[in-house]
Order: sequence, then structure tokens, then C-alpha cells
Amino acid sequence: MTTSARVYYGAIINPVDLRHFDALPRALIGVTSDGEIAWLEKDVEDHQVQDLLAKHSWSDVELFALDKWDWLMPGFIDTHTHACQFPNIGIGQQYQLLDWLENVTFPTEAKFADTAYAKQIYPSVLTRLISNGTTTCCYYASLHLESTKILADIAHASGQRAYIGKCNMDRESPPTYIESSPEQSVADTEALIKYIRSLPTTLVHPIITPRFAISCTSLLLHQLGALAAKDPTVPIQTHISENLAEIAFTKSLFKDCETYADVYDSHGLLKHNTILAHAVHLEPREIELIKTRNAGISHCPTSNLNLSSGSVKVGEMLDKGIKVGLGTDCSGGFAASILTVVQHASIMSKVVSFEARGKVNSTASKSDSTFADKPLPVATLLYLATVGGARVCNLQDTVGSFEVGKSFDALRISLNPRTKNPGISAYEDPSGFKGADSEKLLRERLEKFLFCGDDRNIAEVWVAGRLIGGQNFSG
Ligand SMILES: Nc1nc2[nH]cnc2c(=O)[nH]1
Ligand SMILES: [Zn+2]
Repeated sequence: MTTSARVYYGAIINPVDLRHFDALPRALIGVTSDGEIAWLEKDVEDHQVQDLLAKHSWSDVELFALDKWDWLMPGFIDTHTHACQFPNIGIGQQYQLLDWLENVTFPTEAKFADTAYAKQIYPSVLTRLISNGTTTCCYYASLHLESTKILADIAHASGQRAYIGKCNMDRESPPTYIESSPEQSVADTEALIKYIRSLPTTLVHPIITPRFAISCTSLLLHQLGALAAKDPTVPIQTHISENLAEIAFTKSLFKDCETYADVYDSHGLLKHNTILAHAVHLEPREIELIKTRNAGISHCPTSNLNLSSGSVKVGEMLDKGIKVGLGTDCSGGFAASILTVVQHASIMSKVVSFEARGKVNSTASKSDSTFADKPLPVATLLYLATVGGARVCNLQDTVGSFEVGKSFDALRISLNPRTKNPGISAYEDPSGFKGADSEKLLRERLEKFLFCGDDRNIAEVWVAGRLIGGQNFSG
């Protein structure tokens, strides 16, 4: 769907790299009717606006001036969540992973055998994620083909950018929630790929989704690897090395593989377009292998804390140049918002740094240019939530930041006191972003939003230039 071309004038936050983001108090951004960013001008005074529109031959285009409390920023990218687990968010947090799957999660997912249940649940999943500012999302669905097609239909109708996979699981699962054979599992996966590709969209894509090594026979993993080799444009998502009992069980099932990462690699499933959720307890040789294969990590700290899985040494991965993004991992994580994940990623990095302080070989004081064993800076958190996620999804040329030629997948954030969140009286600067310290104010407001903001502050959500959600969305 196209809208008319638009120009936005006001403050913009734009991630640059792991250590920097631009805070531009007075930017002018032109978005084509196809939702592509056509041009971006910085430091534009009010009296220059019309001249710049003329320079771009855009004088007739509708101009939207942002409120002094507002800014635009790229939409959030959730690299890992389970649409079929939203009904059990917030339940069973006394468990660790394997018991939690058995007692809480598998029984919930089994209900999606009924397509009426999928039609009841999935629309609210999309609405909730979009209102939290998630413009791109990687979804696990249940193992059921028909219900997963419904999720794809709903994602398509919502306008969100999405990767959708049905789980592959043919062993170590309850009798009521297991696939009958590897052949059936692969046939349903191929049918889903075909179905999603038949939808009239460039935004919704299929993704091969072996649940995790434990729930897949070697034969099934080989067949999924062959499918990925036959059609290399289809990405892969799975879980890796989340919990110590899970790792021990995996090694007992795949005795020929030295490590968890070897299991996926030896079945042709560890590639540049593989998304690996968690990666909590990776061995150094697994980290090297993941780097060599250029697979991406979905860092899910809310889930890792909630299911007592452990702390992730994200800084080490970033130092090695591994692609890292953020994931809500609902319902292992109890929050559907990437903002909560940002907050927990920050806290977790501080815990990692406390622990490192006590160790002789700590890298904490070695160099300012490394991330290992240090709290993640705000710029890094912003990057992980946007560009980092885009890289994990291999969408870095399309989304994640505002650059000419990329898609306008964007949020309008508002800290207007009208939103009633957060208590920001100290920030009620009547000059908005026009005062002398406007860049500093904008940087402070971003930090305030990342740590205290929620969906009340997300006024508008666009994907490919189309307004699809936010507090001001009535559609
Ligand atoms: N967090 C999480 N880990 C898993 N490992 C296998 N399945 C799951 C799941 O549903 N959630
Ligand atoms: Zn998960």
C-alpha cells in the first residue's frame, strides 16, 4: 500500500555505529510515496525549510512539523519472539527452561491446533508488538501449518515487517504436541514457505524454524539443512545454548558433535542468515564458529533473567564483530517491548561487569575501545535495538537507521506531559529542541525514553512509510 510523499521537520535520533548516534534537533526528512527515505537534511532553521523543499523539487509535498516534545527514530527490531506463547506470558516463572517448556509452554502451544484459537490470539499479538514500536519481528509460531498461515495473514494485514516460521519438532515433545515424522515436518515447512511467498507483500517472509536441537532428530535437521541449501534466501532461526541442563541433554543426544553449535553446523543450519536466540553459555570455540559462519545472535536478557538461564557476555561478542540484536523471547521473557529488553540488556551488562571485577584476567580495565565486561553505553543499546537487529536479519540495507534509500520504518516518540509518562518535569524546557543545548537535551530525552518510556510515548509507528500503529493511530 502506498501513501503520498511526505516531509517531516523536527528532531531525529539516528544510530550511527555501536558507539555513536546522531541527535539532530532540526532535521528535515523526505519520504517517497513508496515509503523510501529520499533525502535527509541536518541543522535546518525554520526559514530554510522552503528553500530546501525547492532544492529537492518537493515544494508541493505535505510537510509535517513535529511538536517540541517529539522526535523521530528508527523502529525497533525484535529478532526473536514466540507469537504462540503470548497467552502464557507471566506464568510459570518458577521454572527453568526444560520444566517450563513441559509444564507451561508446550500445553499452550498445543492449543493452536485449533485455527479458531489462532484467529482469536494472533491479532492481539501483532497489535501489542506494533504499539510497542516493533516494526520488524521474527516470529516463532507453533508447529501447526494452518495456524501459522493465519499468523502470516494477520502480520500481512497489520503492515508489520515480519519473518514467520512454524516450529519443527519431531522428538522429545509431548504426544499431543509433536510432528508425526521428519517428512511431515519438512512438507509443512515447504507448504508454509510457498503460502507466505504467495501473499501480495514484500514485508512478510518465511523462516525455517527448528525449535532447538533437542526437539529435532538428526534426520529432520539434515532435511531442513537441505531445504535451506536448496533455497538459500530462506533464513533460519533456532535456539542455542540457553540453559545448562539443555546443553547437557543436547550433547547426550548428538554424541558425534563436540559442541551445541556443531550440531547446527554439521546439519547445514549455521549460516550467514541464521538467527541464534540466547547464546548464554557458548564455549570460545563456538563463538569462533559463529563468527566464521557470520550467523547472528538474538540477545534476550529479559528471558535469560526470568528463566534463570544466566548472563550473556554480549560485550565479548561485539568485540569479535559478531552480529547481535535484541529479542523479547515472549513468553520466556515477560515483556513484549524492546524497551524492557534494552533495560535488561543494560542491567545484565552491569552484572557481567561486577562479576568480571573479581577476576584476575578481567578485560574491564584493558581498553576503552572494547565492550567486554563493561556496562553497555546508551548508544550501544540503541544500536542493538535497531541496526544490530537489522544486521541479524540481514536487513541492514533496508531498515535500522535513517539513510537515503532505506525504508521509512520509524517511530514518533513523544515525551509530551500529556502522555503522563514519565514524570519529566525537569525536562519541561519551553524552548523544546531549539535552545542552545538542544542536542544535549535530545540525548537526555532518548535515555529517559529508553529507561522509563513505554507505549504511551510511542505516538506513531510507520513501516515502509505507512502508518500502522501508535497512540495516535486510529486504524
Ligand atoms: N526461551 C525458549 N527457549 C526454547 N528452547 C526451545 N524452545 C524454547 C522456547 O519456546 N523458549
Ligand atoms: Zn525463544
